[in-house]
Amino acid sequence: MITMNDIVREGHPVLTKTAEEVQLPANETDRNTLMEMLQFLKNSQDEKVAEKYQLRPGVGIAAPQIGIPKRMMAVHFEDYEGKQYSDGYFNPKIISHSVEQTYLSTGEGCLSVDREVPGYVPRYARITVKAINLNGESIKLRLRGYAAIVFQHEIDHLNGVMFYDRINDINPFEAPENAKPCD
Ligand SMILES: CNC(=O)c1cccc(C)c1Nc1nc(N2CCN(c3ccccc3Cl)CC2)nc(N2CSC[C@H]2C(=O)NC)n1
Ligand code: NI
Repeated sequence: MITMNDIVREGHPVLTKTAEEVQLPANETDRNTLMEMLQFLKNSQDEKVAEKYQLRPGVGIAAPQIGIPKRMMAVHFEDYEGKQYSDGYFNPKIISHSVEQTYLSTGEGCLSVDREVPGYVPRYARITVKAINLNGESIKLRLRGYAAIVFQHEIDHLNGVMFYDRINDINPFEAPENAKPCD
């Protein structure tokens, strides 16, 4: 099982590299890894399991965060409209996005960052993502709000981008251009 010991922290070069495409159809090893990443998120949100194994709660995780430079990510959360997202994805790609931006008014946290980095993280308000899911199906997701933010945060990890790279250095709490907060 994945625990916090497996989570790579900022400063490790794997977090600032571009991850490699996964060879499809995914082999046993990559499928097992992605299933373990999804299970980690579920465990991290289960009070008892998280307490027992001292897991930090997360709603998304990308393979580079466990030291694997492959384009794989998993999500497990319910958005503000109660829509559930719980799956693993191979080679996710943002194929289109809105001009309009959004951000979490509370800022973002990251399992690989053991400190608070205050500030708004500008994200596209709406994105369309193509990926192969854990069942091997080619899927297209149209995402907005919290779901769009989570997917962009995790896809950034596949491109070596950390959330704080996007915070305005001069004024971290300056509302980004044509952006509305998502929460
Ligand atoms: C600095 N202020 C903040 O972090 C921050 C502060 C307040 C609110 C938000 C909303 C913030 N922001 C933020 N909160 C989250 N969680 C909220 C709590 N939750 C959770 C916690 C407990 C049980 C179950 C669950 Cl579900 C886990 C997820 N997650 C992310 N991110 C950024 S996108 C990827 C995602 C991620 O999984 N990070 C580890 N950001
Ligand atoms: Ni992160």
